[in-house]
Amino acid sequence: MEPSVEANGRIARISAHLFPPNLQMVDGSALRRADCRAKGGAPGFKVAILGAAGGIGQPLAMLMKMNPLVSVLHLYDVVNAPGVTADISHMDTGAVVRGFLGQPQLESALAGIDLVIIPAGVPRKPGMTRDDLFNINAGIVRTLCEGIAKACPKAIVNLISNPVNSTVPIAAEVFKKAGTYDPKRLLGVTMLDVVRANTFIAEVLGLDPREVDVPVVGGHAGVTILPLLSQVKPPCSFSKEETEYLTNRIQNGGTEVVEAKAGAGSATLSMAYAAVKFADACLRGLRGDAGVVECAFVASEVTELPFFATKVRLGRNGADEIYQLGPLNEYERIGLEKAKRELAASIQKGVSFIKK
Ligand SMILES: NC(=O)C1=CN([C@@H]2O[C@H](COP(=O)(O)OP(=O)(O)OC[C@H]3O[C@@H](n4cnc5c(N)ncnc54)[C@H](O)[C@@H]3O)[C@@H](O)[C@H]2O)C=CC1
Ligand SMILES: O=C([O-])CC(=O)C(=O)O
Repeated sequence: MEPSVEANGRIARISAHLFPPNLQMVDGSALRRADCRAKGGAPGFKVAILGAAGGIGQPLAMLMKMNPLVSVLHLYDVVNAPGVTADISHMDTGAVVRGFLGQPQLESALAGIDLVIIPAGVPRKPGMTRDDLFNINAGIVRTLCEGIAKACPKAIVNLISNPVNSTVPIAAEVFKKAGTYDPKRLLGVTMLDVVRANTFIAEVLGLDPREVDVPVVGGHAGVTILPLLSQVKPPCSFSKEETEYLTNRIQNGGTEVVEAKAGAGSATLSMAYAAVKFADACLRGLRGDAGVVECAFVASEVTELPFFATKVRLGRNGADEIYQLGPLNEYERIGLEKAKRELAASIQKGVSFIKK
C-alpha cells in the first residue's frame, strides 16, 4: 500500500527534556512526527472524505474534525490533499487527520474506514441541470466506488456527488458487480433539501428553524424533490400560495445558490453543514443510538421505483428501517407522480452506465 501524505512538518523549539532520549532529534531542535508518542488510538469511528479539497470537501473536513465521534479522518482528493490535511490537522480536536493524493493512494485512504463521504465531482454553473454533470461525475463515482468495494466493502457510504438520482444507482451497480452490495449501507445525501425546507418553512411561519421538521421525499433534482408540507412538525397548515411558494423554493434551492454564485459553483457551505448533520446521524446509528431518523435516497420498496428518498432509521447497519410516505394530500399526490416519472429515467440512466 502507498504511504499517506500525512503533513510531515517538524515540531520545533520543543525542549529536549519533554521527550525520552530514544526519540530521534533532527538538527538538535526538532522531532520527527513519526516519533511522537501519540498514536491516535482514541475511541471513535474512522471516516474518509473523497473530494476533500473541494468547495464542499474543505468545510466538511473541518466540521468532521470537530466531531467527537470521529477518531481518524482520511482526506482524499486528486489535488491539494496535502495542503488541506496540513491545515485541518492543526485543529486541537481529537481526530487524527491523514491526507491521500491521487488514484494510487485511494485504497490506502479507504482501508479500515467505517464511513465514506463522497463530495467528489464537478458542480453546476448557471443554466445547467444536475443531469448535465452526469458525463463527468458518473465516471468519478464509479472509480471511487470500485476502491470502496476493494478496500472497505462494509463501510457506510454517504454519496453527495450529483446527479444523486443517478450516482446512487451507479454506486449500487458497481458494488453488485464486485459482490459487495449491501443496500442498507449506500445512502444518497438529500439532507440539504430538508435543511432548506426547515429554513424556508420557519421563515414563512415565523418560527426558529431548529423547531421545524419536514420530510422531503423522492430524489434530489427539481420536481423529484418533494417536500411533504402536510407532515410538517410542529403541525400547521399552509395556504395554497404558501404551499406553492415553499414547494417551488425548496425544489429550486440549489439553482438559487448556483445563480447567486454566478459561475463560481453551487452550494458548498450549507451542503457541508447538511453533510455533517447527516454523517453525524449515521455515526450515532452505527454506535447503536436509538431513534436516529433522517431522510436519504436509498434502495427502497416504498414505491415501484428501486430507489427513493424517504425517512430512514439509521442503525448499526446503515438504513436499518425505511419508513412509508404516510398520508399525502392531493397536491402532494400529483407531485409524487411527477417526481416518479423523472426519477425512473434518472435511475435507469445510472444503472445503464454500469451495465452497458
Ligand atoms: N447532494 C447534494 O445535496 C449536493 C451535491 N453537490 C454536488 O457535490 C459535488 C462537489 O461539489 P463542490 O465541492 O462544490 O465541487 P468542487 O469542484 O469545488 O470540488 C470537487 C472536488 O472533487 C475533486 N475530485 C474530482 N475528481 C475526483 C476524483 N476522481 N477523486 C477524488 N476527488 C475528485 C476535485 O479535485 C475537487 O477538489 C458536485 O457534483 C455537486 O453538484 C453540491 C451541493 C449539494
Ligand atoms: O444545485 C446544485 O447543483 C447543487 C445541489 O445539489 C444543491 O445545492 O442542492
